[in-house]
Amino acid sequence: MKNLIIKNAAELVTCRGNRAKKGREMSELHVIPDGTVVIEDGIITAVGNSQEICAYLDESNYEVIDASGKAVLPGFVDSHTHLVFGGYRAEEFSWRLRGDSYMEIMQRGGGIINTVKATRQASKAELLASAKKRLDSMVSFGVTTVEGKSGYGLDDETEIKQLEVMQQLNEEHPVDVVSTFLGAHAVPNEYKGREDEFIDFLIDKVLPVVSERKLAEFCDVFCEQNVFSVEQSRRLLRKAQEFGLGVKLHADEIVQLGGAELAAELGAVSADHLLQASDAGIKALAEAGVVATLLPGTAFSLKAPYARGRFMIDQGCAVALATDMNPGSCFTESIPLIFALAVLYMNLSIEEAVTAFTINGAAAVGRADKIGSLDVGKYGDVVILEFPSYKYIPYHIGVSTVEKVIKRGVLVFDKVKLS
Ligand SMILES: O=C(O)CC1=NCN=C1
Ligand SMILES: [Zn+2]
Repeated sequence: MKNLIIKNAAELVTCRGNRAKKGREMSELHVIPDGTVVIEDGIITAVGNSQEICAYLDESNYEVIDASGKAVLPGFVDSHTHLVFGGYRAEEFSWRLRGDSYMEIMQRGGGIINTVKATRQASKAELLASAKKRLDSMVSFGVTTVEGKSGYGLDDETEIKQLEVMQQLNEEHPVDVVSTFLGAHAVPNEYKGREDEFIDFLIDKVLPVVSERKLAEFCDVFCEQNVFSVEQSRRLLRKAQEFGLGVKLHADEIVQLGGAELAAELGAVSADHLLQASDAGIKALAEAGVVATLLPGTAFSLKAPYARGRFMIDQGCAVALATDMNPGSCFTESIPLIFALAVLYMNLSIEEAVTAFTINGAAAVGRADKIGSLDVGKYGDVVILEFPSYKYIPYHIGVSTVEKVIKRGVLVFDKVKLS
C-alpha cells in the first residue's frame, strides 16, 4: 500500500516545518480541521482541507483511510534510545528501590558494565531478535524513526556488532533506525584508571572503522563525573567530527559538569538529559541552536529532579523529548508516559510536547528535512489516534492512544485489526 489517502481527520496536526522549532515556535502545530494527507510511493504529495483535496483526486487509485473523528499526526521520532543490548538489570532496579543510587551500583561494577558483559556474550542473531521486538513495541506507540546507540561493547568487536545489528534492523524492519556510536559510554574493566588511554583506543581503533564503513551518523559520549570528563569528551567528539560524524552528548545528567556548555562549543546536534544543566549552559544551547533532548522517563525512574524544560523553552531552546529506553536507568518505550511526565513535571504545554516528539525529534537526528511533520515531500510517516484530538495523548496517562501507524505510506500497525 504505497498510494494512500488519509482523509477527514478531525485534527490534521501537521507540525509544519523543516528545522527545529525553538522558544515560542514550539507551540505552533499548524492544525488543519477536517484535514487530508495524500501519500504516493511513500512520500507526501498533498496536505490540506479534505473538500479541496478530495475534489480533484480519483480515490480508486489509492487505499483510503477515513480518519473521521480522529486526530492525525506525524510519526513520532524517539531520538535517544539504547535499543540494542543483551541481558537485563531488573535486580538493580530492586536495589535502587531499597536506596542504592545509579552511580553507586555503577561504581561497584554493576550498571552499564553489567550490560556490557551480556552484550559481549550475545550473538548478533540474539541481539537482532530482541531489538526487533522492542521496535515492534515502539511502533505500537506511534514511533516511526528511532535513534539507537552502541555503547554496550566498549571494545571494537562488540561496538561494531551492535552497529551492524542496527544496520540489519534498517534492512529488515519498517522503522528507520539512526545509528549513534557510543563507545565512550563507560570505562571497561580492562581500562580502569586509564580513561585517557581508552579514549585513545576509541579514536585510533574504533572510530576509523565506524567512519570507513559508515556504521553510524553520530558519535555520543557519557560526559559525567566518574565517567568521562569534559576534556576527554571534547577530545573524542572533535575527532569524531573530523571523521565526518555529527556529535551528541549525555550531558549534565547526574552532576553539573559543563556538558551543555561543551555541546554548544562543539555545535552538537543535541545535548541530552540536562537534569543538572546550568543557566549558562542552557543559554549557550539556545544560542548555538543545539537541540536539548529531554528524557523525563529517566528522572522518573531514578527519582531524580526533572530537567528544566519550561525554562529551556523560555530561554529560546529547541527541546526534543525521547524515552532513553535502556535496561538500566529507564527501561521503557512508552511514549505516552514521557508525554505525561513532560507536561505534568516539566511544565511543557501539550503542543510543545507534540513538537518535541515530532519535528524537534527529527532535528535531533539530523532529519528535519525528511520526517517530523506532514509536509509535501516528506516521508509518509503518520500516526492516527483513536481520539479526536492530540490533547488525549498525555491526558490518557501512560496508555497508548495510537490506533494506526503508517510508515512511508505502508500500514505497519493497526490496533483495530489486533482486537
Ligand atoms: O544505564 C544504562 O545502561 C544507560 C545509561 N547511560 C547513561 N545513563 C544511563
Ligand atoms: Zn542514554
